[in-house]
Amino acid sequence: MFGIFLATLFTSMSIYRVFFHPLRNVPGPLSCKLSMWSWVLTDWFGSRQVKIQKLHKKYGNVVRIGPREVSVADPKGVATIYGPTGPAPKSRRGPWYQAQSMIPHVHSLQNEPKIPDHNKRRRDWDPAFSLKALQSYEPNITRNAEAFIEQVSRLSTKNDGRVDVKEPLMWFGFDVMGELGFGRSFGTLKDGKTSHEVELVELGVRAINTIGNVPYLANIMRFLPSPIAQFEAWLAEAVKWRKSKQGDREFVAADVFAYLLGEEGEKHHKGDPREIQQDCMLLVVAGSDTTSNTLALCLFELARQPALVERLRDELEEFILEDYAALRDNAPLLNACLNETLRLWPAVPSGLQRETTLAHTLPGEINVPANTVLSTHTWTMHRDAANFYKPERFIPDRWITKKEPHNEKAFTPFGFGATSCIGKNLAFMEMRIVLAQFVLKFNFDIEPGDVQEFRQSVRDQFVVSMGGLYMNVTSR
Ligand code: HEM
Repeated sequence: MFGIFLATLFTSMSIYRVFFHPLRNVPGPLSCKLSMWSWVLTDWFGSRQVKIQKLHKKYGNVVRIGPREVSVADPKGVATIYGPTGPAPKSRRGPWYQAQSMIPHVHSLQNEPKIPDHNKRRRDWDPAFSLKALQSYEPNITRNAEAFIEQVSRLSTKNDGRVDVKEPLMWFGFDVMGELGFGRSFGTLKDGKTSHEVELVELGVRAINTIGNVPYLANIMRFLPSPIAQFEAWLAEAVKWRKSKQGDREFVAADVFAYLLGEEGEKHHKGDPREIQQDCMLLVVAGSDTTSNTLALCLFELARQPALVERLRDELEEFILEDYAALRDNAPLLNACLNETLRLWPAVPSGLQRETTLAHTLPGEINVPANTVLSTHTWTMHRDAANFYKPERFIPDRWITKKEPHNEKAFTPFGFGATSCIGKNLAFMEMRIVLAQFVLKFNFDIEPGDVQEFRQSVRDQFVVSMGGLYMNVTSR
């Protein structure tokens, strides 16, 4: 009897979704119109970015990717969906974000469902990323960059020049975020090995990302032993430790948590203290892998373009490396290489969901009703010949000469609008310092077999993730 009930329920739901749903005229594959389950495997294996790109190639710039979800690859959609004139101030974060919290109704800044609530919270974060705060972080970043260079030298000597550069980059990303975020170094650069916490973060992020497709499962997962639960336990301990260290400023005058806890500045959002734990997770995940993986991808591209590396050295040899302002303002090729990496390999490749609260018109005059989940697809826009000349090729000069077709509105590696990346300038500071040091200190290239293997290992786990980046690295 129950079987018949279920079969009738699923059949009528399927018929409704395909033939009667308000999104029935938005093109897309049948599997996506029926359910979000097809994304679960895709996300576990990390191939969302290429799958959505293929769907846009087949169905056009507006594609139905779920029963009530639409992906947009037209750059005009960016301002419409996330900007102040679009539905953003009124709409909510999409359902994917709900699955990201282990404690129901307790959110990080990134998961805060209502945009006005988010904006209020973000005011507590802003001073931690001001110009003044960034200047105070500079010595930490330089010290960790030097420790990273030492680790690469050590690994090169130990392994006859063959180094998995991704690993020490990951150590760098985590140690910097620990120190600047909550005054606790993970100590991975010192130990020269990947810590258990780092492995937990990787596994936890993969699991949480996958469950974002079916958020109701997150409610069950919360009661099961899972990597996410282990990671949460570690975070709880880290926050307890940080609170007990109030005023004990070992690494920086004021870490990000000093602002969130109200030790520094004025507090605008007096929320649930458990939110701090969610913010701790956000800091670690948002601030570490994004930066270190972008650096790895940049080195991957440079290792195959020796003439470009020579030009970069010519540019950088003019500078004293300690002069960060010069790297920021007077090193066009260095900055172009980073922009080009973020274009070809965006660290957050796929869409950032918004859920409309009102009916809305998308580019191409496509109307969608309230409760539609919308996003723009960064990976597709960044690799579309309509937006960038020879989009599959790594051409940093496109950011300097701007000779060829180039639609800057399509370039959104840090998101857009009120919820865009707060750590953009910090990320650039880290990336400029590390990249400049690496290029000046080492000769490096990559074997054809390693190119293939690395390329295939790149996955979309909400944040980009990848296997080892093996290169031949020797001191210059
Ligand atoms: C190459 C490096 C980076 C890239 C490409 C990047 C990209 C992004 C993107 C696309 C978002 C929007 C996510 C969303 O709306 O769901 C975001 C948000 C965020 N990022 Fe970054 N990020 C980078 C580095 C950093 C760093 C170093 C930090 C330092 C703490 C950071 C902290 C954050 C935070 C806290 C948010 C949430 C902002 C909010 O919801 O208001 N990111 N980032």
